[in-house]
Amino acid sequence: MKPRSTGRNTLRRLAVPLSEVFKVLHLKPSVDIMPQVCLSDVNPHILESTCTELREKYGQDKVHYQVCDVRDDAQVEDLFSKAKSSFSKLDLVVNNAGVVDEQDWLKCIDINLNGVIRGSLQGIKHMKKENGGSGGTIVNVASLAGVVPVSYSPAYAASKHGVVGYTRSWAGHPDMKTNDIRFLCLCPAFAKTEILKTKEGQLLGQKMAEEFMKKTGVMSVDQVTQAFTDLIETPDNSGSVMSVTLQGSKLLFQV
Ligand SMILES: NC(=O)C1=CN([C@@H]2O[C@H](COP(=O)(O)OP(=O)(O)OC[C@H]3O[C@@H](n4cnc5c(N)ncnc54)[C@H](O)[C@@H]3O)[C@@H](O)[C@H]2O)C=CC1
Ligand SMILES: CC/C=C\C[C@H](O)/C=C/C=C\C=C\C=C\C(=O)[C@@H](O)C/C=C\CCC(=O)O
Repeated sequence: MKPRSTGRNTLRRLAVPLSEVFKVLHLKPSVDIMPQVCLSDVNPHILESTCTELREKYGQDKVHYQVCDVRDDAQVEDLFSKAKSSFSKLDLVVNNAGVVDEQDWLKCIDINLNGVIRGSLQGIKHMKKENGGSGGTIVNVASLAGVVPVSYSPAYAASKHGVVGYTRSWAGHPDMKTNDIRFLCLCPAFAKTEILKTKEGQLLGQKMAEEFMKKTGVMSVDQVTQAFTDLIETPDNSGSVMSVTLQGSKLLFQV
């Protein structure tokens, strides 16, 4: 069953290159029928500890994991084909990996934008009816930096603007409608995670960032995962781009 057509309690299997978004699985009574998930991250320690925690809670068989660097085509392909063969179909893909790095801006673009493109193309391939899929949902995690300028982090902002444009563009493609593939995009403001602990050189002005953050405030991860859940549980919303700030969530675009 696809989340789109049936609303609540419909998550069954996920293929997720992500870190914090796994918390959505704890979040809502409406997803308390635990889907089978495949978690992925380039960092094996983060991945293993997350999976151990989830396996203890939900059962060994529910949680798969595989280390994957989203910069590497072959690793991303392998991740998706293993997930597809373990689960027989994919219902939801979340492209969530991201870094801030103005010094190594090529890396920043390769992870944040190209990584999302690699994951989206694999998602489309495995969800397409002609390949034995039956549609599904692809959520790309951008940032508010994908819709507003960020002077202390231009490469990061460019990568996230790219994610917003990429997601909206696929959402309007007729093949996605025919194949029941839904594209969504989440644009959170600052949330309390590791990405905020930047080192020298990662930003073009640590002070500027800190002052800005003081003004906007920093959200809890739970607020973001709540918005994520609302986004995927809204039916027929392909092309939706949702912002999440301390003031609440807002639909910025609908295709
Ligand atoms: N925390 C925040 O303030 C905001 C975060 N975001 C976005 O949310 C997403 C998740 O980030 P957070 O959980 O906040 O930060 P995080 O730093 O905790 O998580 C990012 C994860 O991406 C993984 N990663 C890095 N390079 C990778 C690669 N090459 N291949 C696979 N995985 C890789 C890291 O190991 C890490 O676990 C990112 O795309 C970020 O840009 C968006 C808006 C605000
Ligand atoms: C060092 C941090 C790196 C990455 C974290 C994150 O991805 C970067 C965010 C960059 C900009 C955040 C801007 C936040 C702005 C606000 O919270 C408010 O000024 C709201 C502004 C517009 C909201 C649009 C809306 O929802 O109405």
